[in-house]
Amino acid sequence: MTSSGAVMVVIGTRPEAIKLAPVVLALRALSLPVCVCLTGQHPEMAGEALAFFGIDADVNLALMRPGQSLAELTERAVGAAALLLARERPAWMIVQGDTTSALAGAIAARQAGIPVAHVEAGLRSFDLAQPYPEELNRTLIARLATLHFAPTPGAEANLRAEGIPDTAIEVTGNTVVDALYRTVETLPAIPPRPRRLVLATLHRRENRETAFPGIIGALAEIAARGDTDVLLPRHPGCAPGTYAPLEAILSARLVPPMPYPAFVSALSAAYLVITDSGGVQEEASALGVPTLVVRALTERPEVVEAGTALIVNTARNDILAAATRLLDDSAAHRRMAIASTRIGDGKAAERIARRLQGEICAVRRPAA
Ligand SMILES: CC(=O)N[C@@H]1[C@@H](OP(=O)(O)OP(=O)(O)OC[C@H]2O[C@@H](n3ccc(=O)[nH]c3=O)[C@H](O)[C@@H]2O)O[C@H](CO)[C@@H](O)[C@@H]1O
Repeated sequence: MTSSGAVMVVIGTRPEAIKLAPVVLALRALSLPVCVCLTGQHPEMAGEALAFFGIDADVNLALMRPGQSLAELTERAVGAAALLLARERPAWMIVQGDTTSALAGAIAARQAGIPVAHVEAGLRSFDLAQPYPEELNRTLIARLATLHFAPTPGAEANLRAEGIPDTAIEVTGNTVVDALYRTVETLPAIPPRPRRLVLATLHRRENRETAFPGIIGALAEIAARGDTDVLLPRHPGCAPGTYAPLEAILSARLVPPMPYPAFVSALSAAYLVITDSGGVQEEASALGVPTLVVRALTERPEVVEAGTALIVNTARNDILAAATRLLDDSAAHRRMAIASTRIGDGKAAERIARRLQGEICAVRRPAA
C-alpha cells in the first residue's frame, strides 16, 4: 500500500480536541499534510473546541448512538477507522490520551500497518478500575504505539518500566499547556468579582453512582456560606438529576458545558477548583489555581508535587474541611497559588511535530 504521506489525527472527545489542536497547528506550520478525523464520541463539543483554534475536521465518523455501550462504540470505531485508513493511507496515525476513540484508532492503524504516535503517553494510576475505562485504554495503546510522547519525566519512567525502549519515547510536556497559553492570550481582562469563585467539574464514570452525592453535598455547603459563587458546568455524560441538591442554592450556578475559552476565562478567575477531571488539574496547575482533586488518586503526581493540588478523595466532610481551610486561611491559599511548568512549558506540540517530521523524512530519504 503506498502511503499518502499525511498524518491522520483521530479525535473523539472535547479534551482530545483541546490537546490535539496545538499538534495539528504545529504539523501544518511545518507544511505536513494533516487529516483530522472526528469519531463523534462527544458530537458537538469536540468540533466546537477545534473551531476555536481555527481547525475544521476533514472527516466526521458520527459514531455515537443513544444507549451505546463501550464495547459497541469500540467495535464501530475500529471498523470505521479501518475503512478510513484504507482510503486515506496516512504515513502516521496520532491518537491522544485514553479514550475509546484513541484505542480504536490505534488498533485500526496497527492492523493496517500504519505506525501510531501516542500523545500524552505513560500516565498511569496502576488501577484498571479507576479511572475506568481510561487506565485500560491507555495501557493498551502503549502496546500498540510506535512513538510515545510522554508529557513528563514521570510518564516517561512509567513507559520505561513497561519495557518501551528509550528511542521510542520523547518527553514533550503536555499539549494542554500549549492550548491554555494560546487561549489565555486571547482573553479580555477579567473584571473583579464581588464573591470568590469556586469552579467545579465532575464526570468520572466510576464516581457517578456512589461518590457524586457526597461531592455535590459539599459543593452545596460551600455555596451556602454566602461568600462564594460556585460554578459547575454540567458534563454531557452525566444524567440531568445528578446535580439536583445544588439547584436550590442561590449562589450555585449549574450551567451547560462551557465553550473552552469561556471555561479558561472562569478558571483564570477562580479562587479554588474542585474537580475529578484530568485536564482541569493540569490547567489549574499551569495557572496556579489551588485545586482539590475529588478522586482517590491522580495519574498526575506533578500537580501535587508542584503544590497546586491536593487529593481529597470523595467524602463530603473531607472535601468541606479542605475547601473551608483554603477559603478561611489566606496564607494556606497563597502557598498553593503558584503557577507551575511541571505539566508543560507551552512548546509540547512543536516538539511532537518536529519529531514526526524527522520520522517521515527518514522513511522518504533514499538509503545511502
Ligand atoms: C483519566 C483522565 O484524566 N483522562 C483525561 C480525560 O479527560 P478529562 O478528565 O480531562 O475530561 P474533561 O474534564 O471532560 O475535559 C477537560 C477539558 O475540557 C475543558 N472544559 C471543561 C469544562 C467545560 O465546561 N468546558 C471545557 O472546555 C477544560 O478546559 C479541559 O481542557 O481524557 C483525555 C482525552 O484523552 C485525557 O487527555 C485525560 O488524561
